[in-house]
Amino acid sequence: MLTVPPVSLPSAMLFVSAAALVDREGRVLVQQRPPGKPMETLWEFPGGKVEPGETPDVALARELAEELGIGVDPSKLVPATFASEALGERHLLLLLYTLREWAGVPEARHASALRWVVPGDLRRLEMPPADLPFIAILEALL
Ligand SMILES: Nc1nc2c([nH]c(=O)n2[C@H]2C[C@H](O)[C@@H](COP(=O)(O)OP(=O)(O)OP(=O)(O)O)O2)c(=O)[nH]1
Repeated sequence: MLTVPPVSLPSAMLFVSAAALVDREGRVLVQQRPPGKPMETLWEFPGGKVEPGETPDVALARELAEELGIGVDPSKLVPATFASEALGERHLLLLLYTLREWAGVPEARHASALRWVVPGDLRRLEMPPADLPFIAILEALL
């Protein structure tokens, strides 16, 4: 008989969508999480939690407007990959999109800093554990 190993179930799921904005030179935008937030100072892709009643792409367009001050058409967000992993008591489902078209110039409205980097150079930055597999995927994709 097939036995399934026991798993400890999370208390809640955390749905987050994030975007790798890609510029004409193939660089991606990362932002530094500000002091006082969990995972402070780590470099992440702009984005945030999907709120009740939102689809992941609509939530991401809202987050990009709030965090970077740019206008995004949700239909221009292209699904790239995802991460699924434990985050304390909860379980994080992190959806990563790529985005090549937006209106305006990104500015750090919530983050400590912004940086444009080629995907290979993301390895030099400290990123949340869930993001680490994204680096090789972006290198292959862009
Ligand atoms: N935006 C973003 N969040 C990430 C990444 N990698 C990663 O593990 N996360 C985690 C960190 C947080 O636990 C969660 C995002 O939550 P958050 O608190 O930053 O989102 P939010 O913008 O909705 O923030 P807030 O309104 O609660 O302040 O996802 C990433 O690349 N980008």
